[in-house]
Amino acid sequence: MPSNFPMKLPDTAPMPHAALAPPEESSTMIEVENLDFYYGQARALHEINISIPANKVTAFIGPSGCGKSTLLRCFNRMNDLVDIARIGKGRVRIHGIDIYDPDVDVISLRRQVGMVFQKSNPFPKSIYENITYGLEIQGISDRKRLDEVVEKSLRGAALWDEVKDRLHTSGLGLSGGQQQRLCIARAIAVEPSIILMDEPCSALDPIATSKVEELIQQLKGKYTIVIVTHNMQQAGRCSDNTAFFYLGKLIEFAKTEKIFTNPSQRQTEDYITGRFG
Ligand SMILES: Nc1ncnc2c1ncn2[C@@H]1O[C@H](COP(=O)(O)OP(=O)(O)OP(=O)(O)O)[C@@H](O)[C@H]1O
Repeated sequence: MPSNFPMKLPDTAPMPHAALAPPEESSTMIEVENLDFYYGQARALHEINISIPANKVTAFIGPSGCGKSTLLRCFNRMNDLVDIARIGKGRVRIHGIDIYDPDVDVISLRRQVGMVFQKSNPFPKSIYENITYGLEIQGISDRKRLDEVVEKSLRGAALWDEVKDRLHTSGLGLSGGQQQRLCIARAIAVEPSIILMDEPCSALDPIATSKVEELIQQLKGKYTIVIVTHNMQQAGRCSDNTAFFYLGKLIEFAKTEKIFTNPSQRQTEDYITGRFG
């Protein structure tokens, strides 16, 4: 077991046990095994088994309170920040490494597993500084290198053309959709392997939403993306695989097309056809 979470994850991972995975997927990035999760006495996740493939978009869907965000936050240990939160049993492995092992460096982990939230949260700093912040914390101060990362990250987040002439103005001066893309640029600046997105478009208008969705399409292949969404159309448009959760349980995980056209479980069908939720 490494004393630090590795800075760069390899591209593929073995599957040491049979977890619920969509067929024909060979490489696993995130593997959850028999995970129970509690807030105080209340069990929020029940025996979750899922293998999330590398370099694909995986959508988490399900009615409010079913545990989607809780599971997402287990992947970069954001739940550590909640006093009453705890794992009851089970494992979360990222590229085969148990990320709850006491030897894992949580800061390194969060650098590898970036997160974009429901409400965009740029720092009250310039566009440029929003991107360079994470690098400066790593001790990178070379101006030329920082300039390169800023341009590359903003291009990667499909924002460069809109902001290249105002890099030193406040990130808070951007529109809501631009701010969300700035947050995505900030996430990719530190070169994560995984990007977690918790309802990233719920505060955006349809045009800004479609830009972020296009961006998600462009980013996949390079990053493993897990997106929580309440928007069925968005899950259908953006994701390769979809996991449906209900009352803290993973009901079904399959190719998105199958979930939306021919789900195996009655509860999945009832949810996607709008019978509940
Ligand atoms: N910080 C917390 N303290 C106590 N209980 C919590 C906390 N966060 C979530 N829960 C509870 O855990 C359960 C799962 O919540 P979670 O936010 O993961 O669901 P969700 O599917 O993401 O919901 P939504 O779609 O409404 O965001 C819910 O019963 C919720 O009330």
